[in-house]
Amino acid sequence: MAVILRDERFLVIRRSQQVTAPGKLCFPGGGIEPGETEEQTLVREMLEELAIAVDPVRLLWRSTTPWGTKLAWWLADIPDTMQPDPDPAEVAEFFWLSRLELNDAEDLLPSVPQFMRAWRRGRLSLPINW
Ligand SMILES: Nc1nc2c([nH]c(=O)n2[C@H]2C[C@H](O)[C@@H](COP(=O)(O)OP(=O)(O)OP(=O)(O)O)O2)c(=O)[nH]1
Repeated sequence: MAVILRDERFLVIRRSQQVTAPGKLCFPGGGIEPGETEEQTLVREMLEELAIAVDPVRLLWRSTTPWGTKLAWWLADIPDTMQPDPDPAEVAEFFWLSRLELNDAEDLLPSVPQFMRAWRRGRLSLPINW
């Protein structure tokens, strides 16, 4: 998953109706393909989903979903002027949400509140304060 911050807001997507967990809000990201590093996956998925060129910065955290999918949470940078252009097959819309907006959002994949909780408890650090 890519954790992308701009002006203390998180880049969050609404999943399209054509993918698993349709309509849910989550961080952009996707599955690793054979032979890829996690950084390469991050760069490819952000180009595919949002047409943005990201620069992976560092691994923030790892978690596992109740259905056994392993998630790697990467901090990533994008150029200041770059605007996401979603592929509607994968991403219905995107938002820049503040920490509080993200906390209060409905329709989140359960991994997102877990990530926020880990941040609040100091299990991972971000370039902004809780
Ligand atoms: N993108 C994304 N996926 C998440 C998050 N939290 C979470 O549990 N997931 C799960 C849902 C899926 O099981 C898996 C990634 O799904 P995906 O649908 O985005 O990836 P993908 O394009 O490679 O599709 P798939 O074939 O792996 O389902 O991770 C999150 O914040 N963002």
